[in-house]
Amino acid sequence: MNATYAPLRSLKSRTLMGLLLLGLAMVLVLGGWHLRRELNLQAEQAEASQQLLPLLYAEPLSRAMASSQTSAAQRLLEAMVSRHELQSAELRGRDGLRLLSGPDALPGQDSPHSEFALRLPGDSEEIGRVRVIAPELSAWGQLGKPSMQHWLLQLLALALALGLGAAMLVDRLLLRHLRRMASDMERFDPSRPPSEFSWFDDGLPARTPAELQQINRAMAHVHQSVDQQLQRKQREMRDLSAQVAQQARALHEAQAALDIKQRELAQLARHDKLTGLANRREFDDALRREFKRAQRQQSRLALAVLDLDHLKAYNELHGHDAGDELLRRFARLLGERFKRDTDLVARLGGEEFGALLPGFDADSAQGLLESLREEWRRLSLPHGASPVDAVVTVSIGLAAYSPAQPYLSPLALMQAADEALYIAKHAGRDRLSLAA
Ligand SMILES: Nc1nc2c(ncn2[C@@H]2O[C@H](COP(=O)(O)OP(=O)(O)OP(=O)(O)O)[C@@H](O)[C@H]2O)c(=O)[nH]1
Repeated sequence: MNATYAPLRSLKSRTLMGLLLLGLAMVLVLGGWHLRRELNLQAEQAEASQQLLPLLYAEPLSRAMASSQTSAAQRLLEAMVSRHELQSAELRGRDGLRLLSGPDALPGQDSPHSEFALRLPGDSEEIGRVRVIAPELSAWGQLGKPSMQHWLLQLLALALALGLGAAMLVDRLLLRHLRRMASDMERFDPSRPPSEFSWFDDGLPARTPAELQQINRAMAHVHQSVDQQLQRKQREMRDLSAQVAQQARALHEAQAALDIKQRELAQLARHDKLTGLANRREFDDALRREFKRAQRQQSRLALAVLDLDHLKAYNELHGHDAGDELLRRFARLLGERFKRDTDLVARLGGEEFGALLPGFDADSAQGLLESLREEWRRLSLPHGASPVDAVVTVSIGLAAYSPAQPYLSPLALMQAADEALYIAKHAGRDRLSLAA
């Protein structure tokens, strides 16, 4: 059982209790010693007093007996008992007289007593004998005396005062520092600086006991090394966080660059670099999609293939860069003329372009494309090798899907437009040919 009586858990209460018990033990020892001394003293006094009795009383008692003054002898006997604090006294005369002072029944012959003989002066004959019983000397009787009680109370008070004084001294010199250190250890927090605790350099008063100062130094050492480790870890954490933030920024930038590249790639994958129009791949996908829709919805879909005339000769005459610019210029015109959400114009390759016009039948598409062709020619872009007014022209092949003329596949529609273009080229260029 480790349970300790609650009020005695603290060092302070234990010290106080220890000092109190020590005081009580001191009272008992000193009291016992004093009692014994008193008893010895009284025994000596009683003995001395009894030795005086024959000298003081033998003669007066003998005279009183000789003159048969019994009452005077009785008074003398009582005076002797009371003055010398005897327990009792008995006078026995040779003639059978018996006087008694004190309790009626005297203790037997074996009890501690003293006797002296009564003789008349000048006569050796004994006329009687006095037996004296001394007062019983007991420790209990001594304790009952007010002087003894007073002395004991004083001793007790002194012991208590000394105990309390010693407890306060111990508390001031030792326990106070221990309490302070204990409270600091209880709220010890390595993230707080050592200066907030008693083990900081100036934390303890100079008069603190050396052993406590040693514990203090040990705690300060522990705290400082924990503090240093903590600060090192915090620095490492900060560095790590900065590195992570830097990496995150770099990652973010790389991700943004990647997104741009991906968008560029997607653009490149589906658009022509020179003109910015959709490329062949995008055009083919749109053609498949729109062809299925036209089939499903029984709607119309016009497809035109547009091919600049004599570009090879233009390049040779005006330079490849000028040829590029011509292609870009024609792409812009296409974009401007076909700008419905559903229209799609694309560069199919080289000098060949495509226009996908959902909802258009052959006639309406033909009208639009004819006006485009004429506008292109009216731009009068010089072409030194062109047989048509020495300006740049374009040939167009047109095919249109409709419920009345249902092509079987997107490929078939495309081939029809290509064939129509072929016919336009061979018919002299700068014209539109409609697939049969
Ligand atoms: N400048 C330039 N020329 C290109 C480009 N792509 C193709 N060409 C040229 O276009 C010319 C096409 O030549 P051909 O197929 O003979 O056609 P054409 O000379 O236009 O004659 P027709 O189409 O029969 O009227 C070639 O000389 C190609 O080099 C391009 O991106 N830029």
